[in-house]
Amino acid sequence: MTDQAILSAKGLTKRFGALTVVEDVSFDVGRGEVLGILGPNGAGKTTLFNLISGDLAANSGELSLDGSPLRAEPPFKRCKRGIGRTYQVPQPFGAMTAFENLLVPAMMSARMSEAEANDHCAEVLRDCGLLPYANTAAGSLTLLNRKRLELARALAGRPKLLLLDEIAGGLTEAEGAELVGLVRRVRDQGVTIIWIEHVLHALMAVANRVMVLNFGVKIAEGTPDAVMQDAEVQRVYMGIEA
Ligand SMILES: Nc1ncnc2c1ncn2[C@@H]1O[C@H](COP(=O)(O)OP(=O)(O)OP(=O)(O)O)[C@@H](O)[C@H]1O
Repeated sequence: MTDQAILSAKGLTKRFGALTVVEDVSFDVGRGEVLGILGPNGAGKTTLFNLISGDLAANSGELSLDGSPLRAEPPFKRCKRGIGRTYQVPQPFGAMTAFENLLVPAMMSARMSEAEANDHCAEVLRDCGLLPYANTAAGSLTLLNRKRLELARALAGRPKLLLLDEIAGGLTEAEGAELVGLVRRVRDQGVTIIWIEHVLHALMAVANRVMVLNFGVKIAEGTPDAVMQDAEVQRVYMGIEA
């Protein structure tokens, strides 16, 4: 795994004052994998994403992408190196149209020409079911469409590593199934994905490996089936006592 790892984390630790929210977490993500991340509320999952994207600095530990260190690089450089992410609370440029929202990462992060970016962004909007809203201001989209736009913005930057933070919450069954199909298509294009998700059936339909955090500590890692059968995971995440 380590030889082929696109992302490697060793001993990552993040503290807020006296509270340690990510504690000595190490893991590798293989190229082309979909790694699911599970854990109760407050387990440190989003904080872990913030450390990978550079939104937060780790107190200690190492991170590397394609074998070269990430820790000293600011978020925009990590984008340029191929890390894309969504945020739990969608953060579009509200006054810009959906299409313009995609042009920003396509041209700034993926450094596409205007012509290339136009084609690419139209394709991403179509894939994400947003083509009818291409010229709608992002701020006036419904919550569901803002969630779709969040994913579309991450894809517009043509990431090689995509961090998805709870994109399936609040969707109907049909919308969830559509989303799973979309995530699979993205994976099939060769994008490596780390996906934090509480909607278990959506995550389990795509993830080939799962890591579980509890109070910032990694408590399990393995195939989805093995992890769901782990007694500690059942206790802390599903409230099932042996
Ligand atoms: N900027 C911050 N300052 C202080 N504490 C923070 C900050 N960000 C997160 N925390 C705390 O860190 C802990 C982990 O939060 P985090 O958002 O990473 O958890 P999570 O596993 O993503 O939870 P959820 O499933 O609810 O999204 C929580 O106790 C949270 O209150």
